[in-house]
Amino acid sequence: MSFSEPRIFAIVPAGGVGARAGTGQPKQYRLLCGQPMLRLAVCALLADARIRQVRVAVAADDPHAEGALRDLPRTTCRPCGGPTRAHTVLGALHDALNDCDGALLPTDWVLVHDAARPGLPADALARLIDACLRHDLGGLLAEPVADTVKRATPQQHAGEPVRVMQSVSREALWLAQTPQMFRAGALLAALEAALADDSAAITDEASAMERAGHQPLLVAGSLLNRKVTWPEDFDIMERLLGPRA
Ligand SMILES: Nc1ccn([C@@H]2O[C@H](COP(=O)(O)OP(=O)(O)OP(=O)(O)O)[C@@H](O)[C@H]2O)c(=O)n1
Ligand SMILES: C[C@](O)(CO)[C@H](O)COP(=O)(O)O
Repeated sequence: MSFSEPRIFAIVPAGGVGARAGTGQPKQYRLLCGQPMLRLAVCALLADARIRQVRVAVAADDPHAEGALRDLPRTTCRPCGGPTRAHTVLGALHDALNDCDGALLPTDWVLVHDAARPGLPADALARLIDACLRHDLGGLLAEPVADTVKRATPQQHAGEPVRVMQSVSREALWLAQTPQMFRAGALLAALEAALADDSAAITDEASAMERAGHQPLLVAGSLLNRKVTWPEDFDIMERLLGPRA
């Protein structure tokens, strides 16, 4: 049995366009408190010294990444962007596992973290890493649902009002955040199988692991770790980051 230190890496998928955010450029490059959102998300990961390297996966023709990440330690940028978030993560895993530096081994841990979550607090990140290492199971940050949950009726026509079809019990429901932490080899196999099956349903790493029969750990996240998705999220996030950035 080996008692060597666990090796922990991070992948930041940053190959999206930010269509819902309504910005002219990919949202990960919008400035928040004077810094690109992507840089803030990477810095949040670098705050934990246990993360050996952060690998940022961007679109092949991305002209902004190098400037946004300039001078950050332990950070590399790779042209691995794919058509969906899951394809980008899979591309980044292949890239890291095939890296001639031998950067990533199948047994290494990988944390996958959205470029669109710049507010990840250090204590939440440490909680996730500690829990996954302690149980030797992968897991994710998440928040229990606090509001009443409604399922909407299907819309027959554009412009039709959206109505409630039914209320859904919130008991045992959690909202998934990132980072999500798994062993690189297991995550690669799970993503490959899941994407071959139904790529639309794979909106996070845990979904792929669940399909492969695993039960990822749910670790308490933070409301500060919200995802910047809609136009109004930039102002909200700037206010949340204000005292820290
Ligand atoms: N093909 C894609 C799509 C998304 N992402 C990344 O996945 C994260 C979460 O995705 P999301 O918030 O949906 O970002 P976008 O896809 O850019 O936004 P939208 O869906 O509104 O276009 C972001 O860091 C985004 O850059 C990615 O790497 N590759
Ligand atoms: C991974 C994620 O942030 C967990 O909540 C989320 O699923 C990303 O979803 P999106 O469709 O890429 O916005």
